[in-house]
This record gives sequence, structure tokens and C-alpha cells, in this order.
Amino acid sequence: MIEVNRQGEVWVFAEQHLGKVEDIAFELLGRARELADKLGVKVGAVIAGDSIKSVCEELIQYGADKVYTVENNLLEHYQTNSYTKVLCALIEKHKPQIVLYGASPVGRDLAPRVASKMKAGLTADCTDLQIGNHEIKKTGEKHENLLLQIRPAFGGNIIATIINYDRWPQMATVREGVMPMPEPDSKRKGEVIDESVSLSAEDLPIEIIEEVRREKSVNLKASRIIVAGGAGVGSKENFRMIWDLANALGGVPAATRAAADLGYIGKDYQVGQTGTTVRPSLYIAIGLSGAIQHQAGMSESKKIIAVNNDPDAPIFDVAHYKVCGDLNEVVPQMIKAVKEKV
Ligand SMILES: Cc1cc2nc3c(=O)[nH]c(=O)nc-3n(C[C@H](O)[C@H](O)[C@H](O)COP(=O)(O)OP(=O)(O)OC[C@H]3O[C@@H](n4cnc5c(N)ncnc54)[C@H](O)[C@@H]3O)c2cc1C
Repeated sequence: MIEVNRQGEVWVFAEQHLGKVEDIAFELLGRARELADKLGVKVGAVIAGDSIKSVCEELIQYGADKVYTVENNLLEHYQTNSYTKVLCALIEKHKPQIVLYGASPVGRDLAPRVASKMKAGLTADCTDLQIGNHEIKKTGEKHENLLLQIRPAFGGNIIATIINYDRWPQMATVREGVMPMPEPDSKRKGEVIDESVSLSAEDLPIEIIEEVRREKSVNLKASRIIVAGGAGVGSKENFRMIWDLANALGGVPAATRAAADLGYIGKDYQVGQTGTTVRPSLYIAIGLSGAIQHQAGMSESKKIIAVNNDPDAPIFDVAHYKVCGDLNEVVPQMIKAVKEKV
């Protein structure tokens, strides 16, 4: 029987690159703070790398009570074995009850390795995290204060709540943009705890010769106005009107997976469960049905305008303003109206 620890802190793996903390770490700290307050425990951030001391204060401002640092030049670049060793050593030592990771390429590589080594559970790509109780019907066993790991399942047809009552730590990954970014508080105080984990050549089997990072063609997350087109736009040429409306409004274009797959626009512009999660002030959805996988990436937008010729299109269920009509007539009028205003 594995000892189940339900007393420890709530941890966030604070992913960094060249000494700059990735946004996902701050977003996770915001949710970790809420979970920890509910449990009455502290929030810990774990950061590993070559030169990381300068960012500890930032992690505290975003909600960490403690920052565990492992500074070592062998950790300059992420590698599976070395980072897994660091995380497992710290988890064994400090026994957090929950560990959260970004569902980034690094988090998606690291979290399963840690889960496997620790014989812990892990839920990938959660869209919500809560604290709650659970009773096992068969045995009547009651479990309190579990991490409820919530995510779409079966192709988005159900929203599943996954629990992990007989293993620790409870672990989850969350995609960037899913949790709101908290406001930093420059008055927050916290503790920085220096840790060391011995690493050898065996832990670094890969020699990194050159690092090339491809920047995305668009930063959808940072855009306040997004004009998204779907398969209903009909062609790459017609998609020009999505660009035109976005430009007229000072926003950016975006797309559904279907529109991106059809080659109307690049994959970087895809919004949704397997694209980017956005929360702009204004989201204009044109010629897209509003499939659950698309809504997963945009339903938190502050105002949603939908243009669709099908009155039963699911996008109308989440839209604040609904225009039922042919996009080929509606969108040119929208562009004209915006241009006349500015
Ligand atoms: C695991 C998984 C992950 C997925 N991830 C994503 C994701 O990240 N993002 C995503 O978007 N999808 C995703 N999908 C796909 C998703 O299920 C839908 O297939 C997709 O969102 C549909 O795109 P669409 O709305 O552009 O096309 P459609 O569903 O074909 O909708 C086209 C819409 O255009 C309207 N229309 C047609 N002509 C006109 C006109 N002239 N004027 C006005 N309206 C018109 C139609 O009424 C219709 O509502 C995923 C699917 C799976 C299984």
C-alpha cells in the first residue's frame, strides 16, 4: 500500500527559458493559490535552471509562498532525465500533495516521467481544477479534499472529473491560457529555499549543439480583438475578408481547426482545445459552427459576436450578439461600418 499524503503543499513546476519564467507558470500559480487556500496549505514553486535566482521574487508576487530553486549549469537546457531527477528528489523530500505543470512541450514530457517514477496519477490538459470530496460507492470509503481534475473526454463529448484518491502526489497538466493570469502583488512576501540535487553525465544523455526556437506567426493570447473564421468562409480567397475585418478593428484573425486544415490560414491561428486558448475583449466568430472543441478555446471571451446562416448553430448558445445571415453579405457591411467609424 502506497502512503497517501494529503497534508503537503500545492506545487507548481515553474518552467523557464534562459532565465525568463513562462506565462503558464504564473497562470498555474493563480489557480494553485486558490486550491491551497481552500486546503489551508502553502503554495510552492519549483524552478530549476542555470541562472534563476532573479525570478524568485516574481514567482512570489504571483502567489508562491515558497520557491524551491535548484541552480546548476547542467540544468541550463531542459532534458528529461535531469529534470525528472530534480522533481522526484524534491517531491520525495518535501511531500507536496499536488503538483501542477504546464501542458507545454516541456511539461508534457516531464510530468508523465515524474508520474511514472513516483507511481502517481496524472491528468493531462485539464480545463479546470477544484478541491472536492468523493465517496467510492462500492466500498463506502469517503475521501475529502481531493484534487478534482476536470477536462473534456471522448472527443469532447463529455466533461470528465478525474480523481486520484489512492496515490500521491496528485498531478495535472494545464494548457497555456486556460487559467486566467493573476495580477502580481509586489507586496507579497515569500521564502526562497535553495536545494541541490547531484547530477552526473548519465542524467544528461543528450548533447545540445544548437537551440532553434520558432516564434509563432501571431500572439493570439495577447490580442484584445479576434476575428475568427470557420469552414463556412468557403475558401482561402474569401478568408481575406476575415483579415480585412480584423485589420479594420485593430485585431487579429483566427480560425477553427477545420478552416486551418483546409489551408485558409496557418495552424498558429487555430483557436480551441488543440489550438490556442484565448480570452479577448471581443471575439467575432464568422462561419463557424461552435463545436465544443472550438468553444473550449474561446468561450471565456468577454463579448462574442457570431455570424452564421444556421439559426441552430451551437456558437449562438455562447454568443452575446447573434447575426443570422450569409457571411458574404454581413461581413462586408461590418467592414464598411467599422471603416466609416474610424
Ligand atoms: C480531439 C479534437 C480536437 C479538436 N480541436 C479543435 C480545436 O482546437 N479547434 C477547433 O476549432 N476545432 C477542433 N476540433 C474540430 C471540431 O470538432 C470541429 O470539427 C471544428 O471546430 C469545426 O470547424 P468549423 O466550425 O469551421 O466548421 P463546421 O462545423 O463545418 O461549421 C461551418 C459553419 O459555417 C456556417 N456557414 C456555412 N456557410 C455560411 C455562410 N455563407 N454564412 C454564414 N455561415 C455559414 C455553417 O452553418 C456552419 O455552422 C477538434 C476535434 C477533435 C475531435
